[in-house]
Parts: sequence; structure tokens; C-alpha cells
Amino acid sequence: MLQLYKSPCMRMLASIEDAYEICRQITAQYAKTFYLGTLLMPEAKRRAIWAIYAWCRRTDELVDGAEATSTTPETLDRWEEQLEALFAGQAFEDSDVALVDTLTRFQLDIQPFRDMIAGQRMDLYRNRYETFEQLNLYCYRVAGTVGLMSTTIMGVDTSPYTAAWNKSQEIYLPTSEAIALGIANQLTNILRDVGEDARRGRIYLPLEELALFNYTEEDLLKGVVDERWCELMGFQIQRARKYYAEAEKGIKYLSPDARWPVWAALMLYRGILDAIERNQYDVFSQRAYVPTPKKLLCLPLAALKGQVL
Ligand SMILES: CC(C)=CCC/C(C)=C/CC/C(C)=C/CC/C(C)=C/[C@@H]1[C@@H](COP(=O)(O)OP(=O)(O)O)[C@]1(C)CC/C=C(\C)CC/C=C(\C)CCC=C(C)C
Ligand SMILES: [Mn+2]
Repeated sequence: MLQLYKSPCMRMLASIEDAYEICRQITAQYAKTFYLGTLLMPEAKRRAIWAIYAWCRRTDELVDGAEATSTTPETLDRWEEQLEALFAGQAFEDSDVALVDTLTRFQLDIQPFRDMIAGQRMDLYRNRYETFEQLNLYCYRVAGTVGLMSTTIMGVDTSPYTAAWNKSQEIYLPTSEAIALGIANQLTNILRDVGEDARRGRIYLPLEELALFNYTEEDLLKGVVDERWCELMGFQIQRARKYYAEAEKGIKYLSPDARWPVWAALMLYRGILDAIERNQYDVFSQRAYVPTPKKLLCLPLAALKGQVL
């Protein structure tokens, strides 16, 4: 059945089907790794994740995209008002139609969406982080929140026969593990994109950690790769891996049909850290990525982990 929504300016919006297709295309275009993960999910969950992805991407584009120079704190205030309206059932753009539909099917909490906007706000007013505590807050807001949203969609295991929690008879919500995976992904993003960010005048690595390795902001902006840099990067990579290890512990609590996709997304994204090491920490002149054969190899391994761990 064709369902059309009217936007507030009375423009006809896409049908629900078309809206999900738009969100699918956005996810496939911008996030090859996550998209692959979503293809392993059942249809209803996969479509909901695409709808969330499209909203997150648009939120990020406000401060990062082609029009970002015209984004002000007021732009983000309006975006937050639109978010409240979305949760009240009103769509503004074609892709919103899918998110509004998703909100009727899953009990999503609005707070992680608000927190994500707060994270993008940080990108508006700061381009340096003094401590890891400050960076961690940023990572929670722009990525840990995605872990929370995704967990609501994927659901937890409630079966008394398979549930990892069945000995205690209590449902365990792997909230901190889901946040940990978001933070691990974001730390990985930051390490991969150090050079690209530096060219835009941004340094996400905590300045007090640079100092610890005797490496300066100027070195980073010049792209100096030496022993100090390699040790600093080694330290950052170890920390990101700890977040992945924390996240791994939560996967068994998820609904069985979500474990394979999450293992796959985790292993593929963590593989970027291995690629950085293979490139001898040169993130200035090379982009670290996981080669396709390795990606394909990850899939059966992830399926196995989803069954036995
Ligand atoms: C218990 C347990 C382990 C549960 C699993 C929970 C789970 C699936 C966690 C994963 C969370 C996740 C996918 C985080 C993504 C973080 C991310 C990439 C954030 C990006 C931020 C800004 O980065 P930056 O601007 O530096 O990067 P770009 O160069 O612009 O890319 C974001 C861009 C913020 C917006 C986030 C997104 C667009 C990603 C949203 C992703 C999904 C909805 C896909 C979730 C995927 C699966 C397989 C469930
Ligand atoms: Mn971005």
C-alpha cells in the first residue's frame, strides 16, 4: 500500500518503503563495514538500523559536511527540536519517514539521540582535547549512543534455554558493553583519520598523552612518524583494543540473530587497528583499511563466535 506523508511545508514525502530504501542507500554508500553487518540481520532489524544510520549521518553532516561552515549552535537547537517532533510522529525529510516508522516498532529512548547532538555540538566549539576523560565523553556522545540505539533494535536474549544469564534468572542488559563498542569504533576512527583531521586543524588525541610521549602538536600537524609517534600510537591502539574486549563480553546477551552481525562489525572495525600497525603507524600518508579477502574471511569466523561464545 502506498503511504505518503506531508512534510510541514506541505511537500509530499516518500512512502515508508521508499524511505527505507533511501536509508539503505545512505548506509551502503557511507558505511561499508556497518552495512555488511546489517545485511546479516533479519529484515525488520536491518531496516531500523538503516533508518537510525541515516539520522546519525545527517546529524554528523551538520558539523562535518559540505554545508558545515554555516552550522551554528542555533542550527543544532533546531535539529534537536526536529528530533522531539520526530519522536512525536512528524517527519520533515524523506529519510525521516523511515525513522518515524521505526519509532513505532521499537521502544527507542530519545536520550541517546539528544546526547549524539550534544556530541556534534562539541565539534562546533572545540578542536583539542586535553585529557582522555574529555575525549571519552565525546566518544560516548557520538558513538556510544549508537551502541545504545542499536541494542534496542537488536534486542536481548530472553530465552530460558539459550540465554547467557539463565543461571541467575535475570535479564542482563549489556548497556556498558554496547557503549564500549561504540567508543572502540570511534577511537579506531580517530586513529585512522589522524592525518585527515589534522589537515582540518583538529586533534582528537589527548594533548596530555602527546606530552607523555614527548610528541608535540606541531609534530602531529607536520605528520612526523618517528619512534615517539609509534609508541604513542601503540598506546592508543592498546586502549582501543581494551574497549573491544569489553564489548565482546556483552554479545552473548544479545538476541541470537544479532550476534553474528555484531561480531562481524566488531572484527571488521577492529581489523583497522591491525592495518594501522601493518602500515607502521603512518596514518598521515596512507589510509588503513581491511582488504576484501580478509573481510570475507571474517564472516564465517564471526558466525562461529556468535554460536559458541
Ligand atoms: C552488547 C553489544 C556489544 C552491542 C552492540 C552495540 C553496537 C552495534 C555498537 C556499535 C556502535 C557503532 C556502530 C558506533 C559507530 C560509531 C561511529 C562510526 C560514529 C561516527 C561519528 C563521528 O565520526 P567522524 O565524524 O570522525 O567520522 P566520519 O569520517 O564522518 O565517518 C559518527 C559519524 C557519528 C554518527 C554515527 C554514525 C553515522 C554511525 C551509525 C551506525 C549505525 C547505526 C550502524 C550500527 C551497525 C550495526 C552492525 C548494528
Ligand atoms: Mn564526520
